[in-house]
Amino acid sequence: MNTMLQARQHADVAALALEGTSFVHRGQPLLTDVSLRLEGCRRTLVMGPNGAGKSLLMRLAHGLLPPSRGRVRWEGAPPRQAMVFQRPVLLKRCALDNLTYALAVNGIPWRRRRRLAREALERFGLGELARRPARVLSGGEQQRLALARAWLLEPDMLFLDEPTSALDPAAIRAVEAAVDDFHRRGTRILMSTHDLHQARRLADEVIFLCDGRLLEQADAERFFSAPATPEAAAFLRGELVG
Ligand SMILES: Nc1ncnc2c1ncn2[C@@H]1O[C@H](COP(=O)(O)OP(=O)(O)OP(=O)(O)O)[C@@H](O)[C@H]1O
Repeated sequence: MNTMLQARQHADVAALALEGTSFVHRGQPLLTDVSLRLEGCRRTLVMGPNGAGKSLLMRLAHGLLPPSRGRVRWEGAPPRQAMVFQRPVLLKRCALDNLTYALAVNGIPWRRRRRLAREALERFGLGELARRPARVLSGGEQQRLALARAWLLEPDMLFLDEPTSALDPAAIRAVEAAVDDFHRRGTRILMSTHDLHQARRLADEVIFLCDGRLLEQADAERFFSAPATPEAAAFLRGELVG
């Protein structure tokens, strides 16, 4: 599907750099001096124990929160981005209208909106549910609708914040298949998860956070076979960390 955009070279998508990025809330450091770089169209999985700062990192990287110190910088033109949350934010409208609205906001002529939205619903297995109010859809259906909306926006970079944590195994598989589809289309992925098996299935690269600090950014194979820090090793063994 080539919807709204001219052909783009995802390979040319600007790298994203976090440079000495910190986030402090009421005097409490929640993220401390995080520096990392995301490039190419890799799937980077953000891991770490509860409260490590995974969601904060995603929000800072996506520009939803300003850092207290340091900076978040695109090395070139900021690309088209989308974010999918654990609990999707959907309009009080039917599934189809949630998609046509997103297309309208992005300047797609009304004649094309309905067709594109229908195609996306079919693609994500929601064709039958087009007229159902989005907010009564099940958790898995809502997540697929959020992914369908992101799909229509053809992002160069997709942020997914624990998108499967409330889903059953079939719904998890559907989300992972969608992530694969985005990846095949050339979208860079930054996704947080608690699920080690999922991270092993999806990751090209892992970012490991603990207590608001970046402890590792490593190729997935290396991270899983030989974690460089005792915290990551303990986390992979399923021990309490942080
Ligand atoms: N906008 C905010 N303002 C103040 N504190 C925040 C904000 N967002 C997160 N926090 C706090 O920052 C810490 C890290 O939260 P975050 O949600 O990033 O962790 P996480 O690694 O995603 O955790 P989990 O695995 O439990 O989802 C927590 O103590 C949380 O209460």
